Amino acid sequence: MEKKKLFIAGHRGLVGTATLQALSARTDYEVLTRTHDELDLEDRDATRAFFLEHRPDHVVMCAAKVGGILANSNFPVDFLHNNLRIQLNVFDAAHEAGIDRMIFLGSSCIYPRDCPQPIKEEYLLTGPLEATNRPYALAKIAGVESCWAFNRQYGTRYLAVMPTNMYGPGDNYHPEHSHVLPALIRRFHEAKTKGDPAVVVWGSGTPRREFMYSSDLGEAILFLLGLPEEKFAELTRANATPLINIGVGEDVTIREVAELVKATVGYTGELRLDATKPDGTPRKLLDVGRLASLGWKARTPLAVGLKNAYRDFVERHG
Ligand SMILES: NC(=O)C1=CN([C@@H]2O[C@H](COP(=O)(O)OP(=O)(O)OC[C@H]3O[C@@H](n4cnc5c(N)ncnc54)[C@H](OP(=O)(O)O)[C@@H]3O)[C@@H](O)[C@H]2O)C=CC1
Ligand SMILES: C[C@H]1O[C@H](OP(=O)(O)OP(=O)(O)OC[C@H]2O[C@@H](n3cnc4c(=O)[nH]c(N)nc43)[C@H](O)[C@@H]2O)[C@@H](O)[C@@H](O)C1=O
Repeated sequence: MEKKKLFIAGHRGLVGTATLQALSARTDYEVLTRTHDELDLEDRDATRAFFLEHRPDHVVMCAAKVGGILANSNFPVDFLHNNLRIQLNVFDAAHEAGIDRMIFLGSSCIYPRDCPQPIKEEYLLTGPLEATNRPYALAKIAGVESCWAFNRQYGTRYLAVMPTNMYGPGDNYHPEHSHVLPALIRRFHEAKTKGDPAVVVWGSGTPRREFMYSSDLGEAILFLLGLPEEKFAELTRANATPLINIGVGEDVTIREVAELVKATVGYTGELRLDATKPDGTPRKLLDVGRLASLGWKARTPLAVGLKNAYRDFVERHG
């Protein structure tokens, strides 16, 4: 069987690493990767030249400017403009190079802040966005629209997937700019190591989040990419938004997840909430019915994924 050429953009990030890992047992793909230093996807000419030279069959688009609630608030220009530039360059170059299937990674923050729960794909653009990540969400919504526009105008098969909040090996553990789980893993670990009496958790502790282990997302991406022709064509047909949620179907409060991280790390001090920090969206639980109907379901329980993530943190940074 002839191998398909698959370009994973952003292969060293959390999601790209998991996608590569899921691919490790596969022999039907020749995988193409470039680090940010080797190929800056904000560079239009370099991106075009790369696609025209290598002409991948499939693309998984994980490269993006990504960060937690505070990074999104502090760097709105970067989250909007860097992402828009990367997306414009990749979509245009992919189309010019005639790639067959593309999976574009969006995020659950594209949905309105006060959506009915769980959030169905059709709720997109039915209400105002959450202020703390509006620039990033707008860039991602533009990416969804690019998938659809190319499918309508040129008959391409570009699919936008909307994962919930992710965590796992190789995460960004920056103390302020990361997402909540890697931030708390670091903070509880450092407090345990130093013997600090208390650990601060941002916000009121009441927002709810749905957390998915990154290797599950890597598998979901490959599952979708490998769907039979008629199913992939149905998801990317011209008369419907080519959008599918990826999640686990249940959520927890930030306080609950902080308690779970505390127990996983083995920290015995106090947990303090800092209400001066933003809460962000009150709740964003995805409806994963569309993905389930195709035959895919997440399998890593939060407690198991957190143990693995903590082990990874200790190996890399402990
Ligand atoms: N993490 C999460 O909780 C969620 C993530 N997503 C989405 O999944 C995708 C991947 O996220 P995640 O893996 O967490 O992000 P990471 O920050 O872990 O990784 C992003 C990757 O993109 C690369 N990159 C960034 N800018 C450029 C550029 N200009 N040119 C080339 N490469 C670039 C980075 O390369 P380098 O490391 O070399 O800088 C890195 O490999 C994103 O689209 C994100 O929106 C969606 C929902 C939740
Ligand atoms: C994936 C998703 O990620 C971001 O949105 P978010 O879901 O709000 O993500 P977050 O992980 O940063 O916060 C979740 C909750 O957790 C609370 N929280 C407590 N303590 C810490 C803490 O120490 N760090 C962080 N970051 N949050 C903390 C925090 O106050 C908030 O209530 C956007 O990038 C968005 O665009 C996006 O797509």
